[in-house]
Amino acid sequence: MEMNHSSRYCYEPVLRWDPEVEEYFNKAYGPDHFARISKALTRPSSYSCIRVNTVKTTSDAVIEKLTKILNESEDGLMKLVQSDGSSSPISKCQIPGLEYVVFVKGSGPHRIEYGSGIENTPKEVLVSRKCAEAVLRGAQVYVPGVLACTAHVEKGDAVAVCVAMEQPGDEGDWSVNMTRGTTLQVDMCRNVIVDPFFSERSGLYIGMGTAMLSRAGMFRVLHGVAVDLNNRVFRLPSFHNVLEGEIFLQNLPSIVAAHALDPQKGERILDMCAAPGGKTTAIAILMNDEGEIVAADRSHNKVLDVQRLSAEMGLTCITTCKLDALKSVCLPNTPSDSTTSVTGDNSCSITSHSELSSKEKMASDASGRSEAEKSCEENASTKQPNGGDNVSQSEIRKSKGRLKNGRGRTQSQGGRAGKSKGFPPNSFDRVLLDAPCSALGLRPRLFAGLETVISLRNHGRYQRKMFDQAVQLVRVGGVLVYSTCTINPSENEAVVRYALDKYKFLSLAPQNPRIGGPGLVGRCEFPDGYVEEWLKPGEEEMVQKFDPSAELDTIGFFIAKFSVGPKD
Ligand SMILES: C[S@@+](CC[C@H](N)C(=O)[O-])C[C@H]1O[C@@H](n2cnc3c(N)ncnc32)[C@H](O)[C@@H]1O
Repeated sequence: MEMNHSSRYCYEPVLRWDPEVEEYFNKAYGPDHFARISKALTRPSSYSCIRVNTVKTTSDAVIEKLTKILNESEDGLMKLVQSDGSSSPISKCQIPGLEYVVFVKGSGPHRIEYGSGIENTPKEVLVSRKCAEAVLRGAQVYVPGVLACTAHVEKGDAVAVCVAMEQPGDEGDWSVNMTRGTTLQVDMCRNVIVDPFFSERSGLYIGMGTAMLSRAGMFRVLHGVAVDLNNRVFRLPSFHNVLEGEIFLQNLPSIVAAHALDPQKGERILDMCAAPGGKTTAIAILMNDEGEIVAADRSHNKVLDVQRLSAEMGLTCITTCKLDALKSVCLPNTPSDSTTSVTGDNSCSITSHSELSSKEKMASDASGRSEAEKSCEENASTKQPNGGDNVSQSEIRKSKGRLKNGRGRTQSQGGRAGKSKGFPPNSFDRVLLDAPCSALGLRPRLFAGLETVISLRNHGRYQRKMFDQAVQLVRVGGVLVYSTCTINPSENEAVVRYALDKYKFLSLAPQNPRIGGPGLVGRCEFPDGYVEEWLKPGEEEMVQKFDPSAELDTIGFFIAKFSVGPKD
């Protein structure tokens, strides 16, 4: 195939969707609007959003430090992000209440001349789609992301970087049709690149860089930078390892979700799907680190991430536990209803709610948690040296084993996640359910072909089950916030409809700030007869739907806030 530079070496990706999903989204948003959303998803936001840890510092101090870092950076970061070279790219968020959020403007898409600044035809590196998405957010091209490259690449050579996008197979599957280490063949006489997917991979050129390793090195070593991408389609500084503990890179809607919960000092809050802890730490800061946030997640290692982030940010009101959100409620009087903790000397204390006297039970019901449970959790969170909390007996057995056998993997990582058996009904003032979702709002995204209408519905089913648990854990008069990072109505408006129809004691509550757009009103009938109900007129302005193609230029995100009325 003839090498057509202008169509291959530009950045104009077209997001591929499953045809039925595309039809569904076209119905939901209208074809033009969905086309705009789809295009916006292929690009990063034009700015990095930084949440300042106000427990440790101020946004003014952070702006000063970041300006210095950008100005003094050897990579010329300030020049990299300044599109017009004049005004400072760093500014404080102007939305009332969000002054502790700092924006760093980036620029792009830039047209990168193929082979600009070099004499010969550049050599080429093909990276995986995941690698490219990270690079578009400001990361370097790391070794594991490189799939193929032309022959004879030497360290220091100029290379063009393109994306090896998934292609459809014969059986409805998708693959890159390439094994790592493939040599891209170029017929120099005819100026032809031997890529069977030449045209399918066009429009996916993400920049020019300098090879940091030879071709052999790129496929031999396990980590490190493969290409220093110094001429990029999108220029956004990476704040990896910058001002650790003082700032946290977080999407604006995620920060808004923490505000929607409206946490108050001294309250007891559950973050049901907390890892890596972005919203947990945002909530803790809004509470000025006073009160108790239980940060739960199903994944042990991810719980450790929350512990690490909390420690790095110097936040002490966060306790963590490993807990399946589908089993978050432990009913009083059931034998399994016990909370086990490991004390500082690794002996264990077990409190079973079924062992509580009826007086204690009443007190527990009234306050939401028993003194025994409190002290049990305190033991875990304060005495355990590595910060674990609600710990199961199997964990204790493992821990004893580890003591005998030396340090295990998790210990050497500096922590251990306590396993919780759940919490009694009505035991939290507020609950955040930031549900696992299809993540179809995250950007930049270069491929969306794997989700089907059935898988989209299944996400919604999973979220409804989690919601059923969450709603039981909030006390009467409390607040439940439900959020996702997807544009899929089955996981957003349809879950809200389910919640309001099933739990008559729930009502949508106003959110502050409200900077997202309205939700979708109506219903959708699918060709297979399935009917999905969305919001009713009047409800759309109560939720916040962040549209990636809107002026705010955020990820796609959805937030619904519920007030919990009397439950009987
Ligand atoms: C959207 S992410 C949460 C992001 C987090 N709230 C933050 O702001 O940093 C969803 C999380 O849900 C967790 N998860 C998935 N299924 C779960 C389950 N059944 N119970 C608890 N957590 C679950 C995943 O491990 C993942 O960390």
